[in-house]
Amino acid sequence: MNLHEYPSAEALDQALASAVSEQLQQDIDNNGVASMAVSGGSTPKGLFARLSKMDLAWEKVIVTLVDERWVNPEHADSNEKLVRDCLLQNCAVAAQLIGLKNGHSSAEQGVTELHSVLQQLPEKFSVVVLGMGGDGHTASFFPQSPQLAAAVDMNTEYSCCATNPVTAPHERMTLTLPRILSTKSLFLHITGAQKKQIFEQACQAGPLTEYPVRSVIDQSIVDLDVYWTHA
Ligand SMILES: O=C1O[C@H](COP(=O)(O)O)[C@@H](O)[C@H](O)[C@H]1O
Repeated sequence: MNLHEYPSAEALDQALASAVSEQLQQDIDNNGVASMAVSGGSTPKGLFARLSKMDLAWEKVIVTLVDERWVNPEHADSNEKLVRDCLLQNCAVAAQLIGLKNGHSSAEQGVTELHSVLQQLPEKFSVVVLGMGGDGHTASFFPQSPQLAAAVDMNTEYSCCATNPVTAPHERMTLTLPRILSTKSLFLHITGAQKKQIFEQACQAGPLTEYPVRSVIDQSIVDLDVYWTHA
């Protein structure tokens, strides 16, 4: 694991946007296509604004989400709406978006259809950018969620899993842990002193159910790059 610390959110966003676009560019050059799974919530807004202005062949980039709240894409809490409003702008308007929300009335019912849609993606993402909540969740791997074990099962054949968070609103759809770890670059984006404290606690030995972010810290499949600022 590599820890990259910055004095401000702006400095972090700039550095992370450069690291992400470098990997995307490399995959465009080598394979003619790049793919990226991003998180929602409030943390990535500045990163998305910077990324959207990066000079890349965005028409060759497929963007999807790490997780989604089971609300319509017009809903203020939709992660897809955030990506459309903040990332798929400027140069990045040409990117292709694969959203996680489909027409089923519950995420649980939507899993099979979404799983087959996600099969269109390259086996390995170019980039995955994770966030972390103040309760130590990442993606939609929530503490106390009855579906946490299924979502982090490294033997699952599914790319996605429906979860019910106890500590947050809305039923969720999340990429499963093996799908998330199938990436060339894995970034964890953390802002604020309180989240840093949770992250440091999560780095100590303890159960995954306490801080599900441990699922990406305690693994040796892909190097984790943590981008952090106290601001
Ligand atoms: O609900 C979610 O929360 C986390 C963290 O969000 P933030 O608002 O604290 O940045 C996010 O990574 C995840 O994608 C989202 O669905």
